[in-house]
Amino acid sequence: MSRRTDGRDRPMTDSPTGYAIETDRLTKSFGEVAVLRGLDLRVPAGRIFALLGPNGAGKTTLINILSTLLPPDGGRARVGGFDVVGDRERVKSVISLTGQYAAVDEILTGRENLIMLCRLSGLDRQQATTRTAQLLEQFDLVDAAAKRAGSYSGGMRRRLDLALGLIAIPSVIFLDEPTTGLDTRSRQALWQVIGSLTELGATVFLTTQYLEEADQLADRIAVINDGVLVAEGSAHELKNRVGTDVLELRDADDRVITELGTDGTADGLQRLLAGLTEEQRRLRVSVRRPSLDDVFLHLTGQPTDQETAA
Ligand SMILES: Nc1ncnc2c1ncn2[C@@H]1O[C@H](COP(=O)(O)OP(=O)(O)OP(=O)(O)O)[C@@H](O)[C@H]1O
Repeated sequence: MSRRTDGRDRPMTDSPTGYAIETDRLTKSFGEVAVLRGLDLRVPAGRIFALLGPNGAGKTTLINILSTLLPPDGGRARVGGFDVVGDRERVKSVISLTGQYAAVDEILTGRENLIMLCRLSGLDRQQATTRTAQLLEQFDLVDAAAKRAGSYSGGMRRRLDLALGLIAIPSVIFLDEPTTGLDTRSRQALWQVIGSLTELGATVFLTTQYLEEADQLADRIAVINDGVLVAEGSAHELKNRVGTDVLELRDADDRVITELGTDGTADGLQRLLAGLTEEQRRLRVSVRRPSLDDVFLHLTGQPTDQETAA
């Protein structure tokens, strides 16, 4: 990989195979617990890729292996064309793992944080000023630039953290649950920023517990369960795999009381409606396409955290 450090060049994300990330029968256990059990994954370069899976499926373990923080037990993994074990230093030079490599200094302002890390990354004063201005603009931090980072809200802090991780424009950006704990508005602001990262040529690999996040952001989505890949595709492709539409019955307060699978044809609906109880027939009826929540349930046999909470 070659890259200028003045922040204007686009990184070369492609490995010889065209994938930014490739794993081949990857395994990892903690004691008796086999977390990854032969995981095969291909992540195309320059795209946003979301990894979904139930709690404990091994998502963080996979990110830790791909970002060289944890060695795998078996199999292979390549990031930016480099082997995570044999070429560890080169992998580290092409990735950004926000929240780990870039520490926000609370005493400094947002601008000072960025300038400092730019200088530590080898940019001269003029380059550091230019790159800082670009990042403040890109991450919607211009108004907050002169305020101490310690006074930032959760969303602003997350954006500053992300900006600090992108000073050198990495090839592959790992985001482990980037918007967990943020309110809806901050989450949407961060989605805009994440959505723009591929414009720089980077590949974004994110895990999320919000299926809406994957639906909105990701070009490709992989679902892992029990340490193996159970599905991979665009949101549209995954929804089609569920195979059925969903008939919803709602009460007067618009709460969903019952969901029933249907082929969506007039005949199918007629059969379904004929089988409703007296009580169900008083409810409001609508038909929708499957959501990613339905996909998740279909593939893993478990509802999402959000659905469980609801
Ligand atoms: N260092 C460790 N030592 C022992 N067990 C571990 C370690 N790290 C993770 N595990 C176990 O490995 C399994 C997978 O954990 P991991 O954090 O990768 O899952 P996850 O998919 O990221 O889950 P979540 O969505 O809850 O964050 C869990 O059962 C976890 O308890």
